[in-house]
Formats: sequence, C-alpha cells, structure tokens
Amino acid sequence: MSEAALELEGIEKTYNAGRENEVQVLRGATLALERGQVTALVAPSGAGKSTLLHIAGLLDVPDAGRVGIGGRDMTGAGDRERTRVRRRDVGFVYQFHHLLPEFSALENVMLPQLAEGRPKAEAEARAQDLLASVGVADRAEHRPAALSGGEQQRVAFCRALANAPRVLLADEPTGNLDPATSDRVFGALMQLVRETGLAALIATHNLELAARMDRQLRLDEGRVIAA
Ligand SMILES: Nc1ncnc2c1ncn2[C@@H]1O[C@H](COP(=O)(O)OP(=O)(O)OP(=O)(O)O)[C@@H](O)[C@H]1O
Repeated sequence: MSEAALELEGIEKTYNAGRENEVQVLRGATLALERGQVTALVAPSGAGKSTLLHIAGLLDVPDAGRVGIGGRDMTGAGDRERTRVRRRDVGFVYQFHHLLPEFSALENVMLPQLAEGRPKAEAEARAQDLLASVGVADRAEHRPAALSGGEQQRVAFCRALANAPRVLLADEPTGNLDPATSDRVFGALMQLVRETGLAALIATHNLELAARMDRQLRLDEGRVIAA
C-alpha cells in the first residue's frame, strides 16, 4: 500500500448476501487521501457513504478489498490492532454527535486524550484551544444537554481532533449548523488541515460546501469517481 493517509482499494460490501433483501452497496470502491487535503464525498441518500466511512474508519470490515491507514495495511488486522489504530489515527464526526451526556464540553474533548495517556494539564489546554477555534470556549463547562445542537456539533468536532488523528472522517458535519457557524467550523477545519497535515474525508449533500474543499469525489453505483 502507498503512504497515503488513507487508502481504500477495491472495497466491496453487500448486506444480507444471498438473501432476497440483498443490497450490494460497494462494488470496488477505491480512493486515496493525501495528507493536508480535505476531500468531499458527495452521494445521494442510500448510496453507501456511511458504509464507506465505517469501513475506512475500521468500524466495519469489507467483504473484499484493502484498507490502509498511514501506509499500514489493515486488511488482515485483528480487533485489538484495529481498535488501537482507530483510536490513535482516526477521528470521527457523526451527524448525531454522541457526546457523553454526564461530562462537560471540555471533559468530552479531554477524555480521548487522557485515554491515550496525555497528562491532564496538557489535555485541558489542547481541549480549550480546540473549543476556542470553533467559537465555543465560553461553553466549556456546559454539559451537552445545555448546549444548542450546533454547539454540540462543534464540540464533537473538537473531540474528533483531540488526539491529532491522521485521518478525519465526517458524515454531514455541518448539517445542523446555520450558514455562518458552518462557515466558521469549516474554516477551522481547513486551518487545522493545513497546519497539521491531517487528511479529511467529508460526506455531504451540500454541493456549495463540497465545492470549497480541495477535491470532490462521488459515490456512483458502489464506486468512487471524481465529481
Ligand atoms: N446493516 C444493514 N443491513 C442491511 N442494509 C443496510 C445496512 N446498513 C445499510 N444498509 C443499506 O445499504 C445502503 C447504503 O446505506 P448507507 O447508510 O451506507 O447510505 P448513505 O449513503 O450513508 O445514506 P444517507 O445519506 O441516507 O445516510 C442503503 O440502501 C441501506 O438501506
């Protein structure tokens, strides 16, 4: 495999194979993400974006094909190795944020860092910087329930970036943000990508947002093509 931050090669995935409700979702999907680039993945609902993001993030395994992260072939890796690489190298932002309800915004961004063994003071400083970069520094002590949907989304974004992953995978990350906030979050992402060499793959229905990314890909009949 190449040194690409993320590489998918000939990925195939079928749900309910051999049954009458069989759905062949991915049919040889191939892509490579370079460091320091934001790539849009545009596709109609049901085309398989979430399936592709889950396979890319080592949350699911393909029926066939290869997955490489940072040049490491993960195809035959066991669960422990997949979990280790996922925690260290991959950040996720989901449409529904899954923040931990009993912890503050700041703690939600600190926790993944503490799990990786970063000292508390360092984790807190990084969490505060990240929250400030997307405009929610003054909400750091609030629990998720006391934040608006857009604020929660921004905290989730900070959490995904907390351990400085190689790869950021996002599913409609600005879907529930108003245009000005969406712009701000997108700007923060672009800056982080430039500064850190992160590779981001962002699934979105928003064509205007996709056009502002470095590269545009489309999922078409289970394959990835240039948009
Ligand atoms: N666990 C599953 N079992 C059976 N079919 C599934 C499963 N997960 C997804 N599918 C089907 O696979 C197809 C692709 O689903 P996926 O969630 O990847 O699409 P998507 O492009 O992310 O859609 P959306 O934009 O609506 O979120 C859909 O037809 C879906 O119904």
